[in-house]
Amino acid sequence: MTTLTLDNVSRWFGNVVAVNDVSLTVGPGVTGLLGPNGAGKSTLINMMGGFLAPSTGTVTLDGAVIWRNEQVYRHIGVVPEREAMYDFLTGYDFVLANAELHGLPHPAAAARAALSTVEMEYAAGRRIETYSKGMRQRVKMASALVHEPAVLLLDEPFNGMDPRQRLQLMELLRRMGADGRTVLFSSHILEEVEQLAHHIEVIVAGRHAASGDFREIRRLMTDRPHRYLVRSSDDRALASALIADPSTAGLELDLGERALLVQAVDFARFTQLLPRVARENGIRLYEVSPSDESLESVFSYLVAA
Ligand SMILES: Nc1ncnc2c1ncn2[C@@H]1O[C@H](COP(=O)(O)OP(=O)(O)OP(=O)(O)O)[C@@H](O)[C@H]1O
Repeated sequence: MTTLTLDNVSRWFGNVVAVNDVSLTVGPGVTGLLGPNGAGKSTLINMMGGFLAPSTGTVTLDGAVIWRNEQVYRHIGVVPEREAMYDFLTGYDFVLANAELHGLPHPAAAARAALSTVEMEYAAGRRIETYSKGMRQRVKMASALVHEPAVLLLDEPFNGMDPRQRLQLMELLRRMGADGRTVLFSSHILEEVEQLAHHIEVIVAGRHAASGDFREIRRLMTDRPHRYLVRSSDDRALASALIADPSTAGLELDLGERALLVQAVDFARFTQLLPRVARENGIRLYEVSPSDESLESVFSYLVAA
């Protein structure tokens, strides 16, 4: 079982619409679920993992409805974002408990194998309260993997990891994706998703905003209108020279800031135009800085597109 399908899925909590009419399909390999904080990623993962019922729409695995379907739960592993664990247990006991919960025929062997997959055998006998953040993350992984699920869902798995732990986890997820498992992880960091995911789904404000490989998502992000703040020796002259070109969609003189705010619709053309126009008109450029590079503004553009 490997293909997760969401059909017109919404989920609300009282008046808050956390997920708004999302339809998407996630197949084998590594998929990144990208979106700013509060976009609805955890809610989506909880619905895919069978922890939460959709308010409307259906979430299925190879056609079988996930919610309250024990048969399907056997094929899914979830690594939640929250930190809380049973700290007084050893790593081994924690993983073993999940093996027993799944009714595995050889729970002890399964727990040991899962701990070895995440390279945690060496600390398996220690209590979780003595673990670092990265070790906790790995034990959560082992627990999610103990029944060898075909689908692995991870909520912000790289949060709080150091670079070495990050690389190790990326390697492990890559391997699982290459083995033909369906691996989906959420993140609010584009670079993280780009490095690992062969496919990206973008969620913003509960809505499905974009879908594609990292090149397509990058292109969507760089093709959007860019806003720049420009300071020069003659902002007025620069403004009148720039506005004549179709790559410039809007200009605003900010007298207080003593700067020019430029909206560029053709990113590549504008970056060549600006220095040329300045040179031809004898204007000196003191500062050119993007004024809307926050991830949030990139995301809002994608939603509006
Ligand atoms: N149990 C709940 N009760 C009320 N509101 C909720 C509940 N769970 C989520 N929400 C709301 O739904 C929206 C989406 O939350 P969600 O946790 O799914 O987003 P997220 O993309 O995972 O964000 P983050 O990365 O910050 O966890 C938010 O506005 C959140 O406050």
